[in-house]
Amino acid sequence: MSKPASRLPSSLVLVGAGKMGGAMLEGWLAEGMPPQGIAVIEPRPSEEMARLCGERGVALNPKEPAAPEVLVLAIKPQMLDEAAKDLDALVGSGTLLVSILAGKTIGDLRKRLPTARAVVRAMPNLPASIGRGATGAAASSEVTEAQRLVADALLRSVGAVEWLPSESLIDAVTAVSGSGPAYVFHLVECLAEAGIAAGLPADLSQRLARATVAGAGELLFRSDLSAATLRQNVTSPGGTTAAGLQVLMADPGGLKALMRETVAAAKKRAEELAG
Ligand SMILES: NC(=O)C1=CN([C@@H]2O[C@H](COP(=O)(O)OP(=O)(O)OC[C@H]3O[C@@H](n4cnc5c(N)ncnc54)[C@H](OP(=O)(O)O)[C@@H]3O)[C@@H](O)[C@H]2O)C=CC1
Ligand SMILES: O=C(O)[C@@H]1CCC=N1
Repeated sequence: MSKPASRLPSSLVLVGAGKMGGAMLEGWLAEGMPPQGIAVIEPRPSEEMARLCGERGVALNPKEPAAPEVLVLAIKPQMLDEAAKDLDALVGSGTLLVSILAGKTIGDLRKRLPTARAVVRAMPNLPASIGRGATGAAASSEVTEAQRLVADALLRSVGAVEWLPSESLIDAVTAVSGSGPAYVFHLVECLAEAGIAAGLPADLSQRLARATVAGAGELLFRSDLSAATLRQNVTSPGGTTAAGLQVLMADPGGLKALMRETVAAAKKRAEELAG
């Protein structure tokens, strides 16, 4: 028997078209998913979302978008109880539920949407909005290989996908790659402030910090070299980088310990959002 092929679904309902839902929708459309197969449920759509749906022919808040092949949940975890009241009616026995909600476990989702059997819990990140996301995903035992490939195609349309051997890893994934872009953006803020303290005009320092992190990220993306090797390539013996890194890499008190605490705090918060 031939293996099932990776493919986008023929019908999909997206619940929550905010930052992440909107980014995924754009990715699916860019991948060529037929807009008439997509319905969006979003009580207060942004003007941009309403325009996108109107222009592309995606149904926005249709009356009866029942039993799609895939239902994607992209609301805030805190909204789940409120939203779930109306959602189980949309789910068919063959519907694959894909959730990107931080913290909410497959068990939590099943409790709210008891008709859903096959569930994929995924954690993408904001660079999905430019097709450069990183997603970790785990599937419940009811998910067939064909359904897993459909979820893979949906998630891969906005970036790289890592299938996890166990759902138990997903809170750590959330803390590293889900929240990670915010740590990097904060690094830009800190580098710019440090530049101002070192005497640069504010706007120049901000431009330099932003371009530096963007360029370093692009280099990481394009290069086969490890982050450690790339770091060493910047660091001339006895030079300026070595002097700076001596502070940043101090043990104790350096970035390593701070990052460990940062990730631990984010993971703990993901665990608290369960239930
Ligand atoms: N932002 C990120 O970087 C990432 C977020 N996530 C996860 O993605 C999910 C969405 O996050 P994000 O996109 O940032 O949040 P947003 O607030 O941007 O999007 C959520 C959207 O859902 C809408 N909404 C609220 N209630 C309902 C409902 N009952 N039915 C349908 N839609 C509803 C909200 O409308 P309104 O605002 O009017 O209430 C909003 O537009 C979260 O669970 C988060 O954990 C995962 C990875 C990365
Ligand atoms: O901050 C949050 O809870 C979500 C999940 C990962 C990124 N944003």
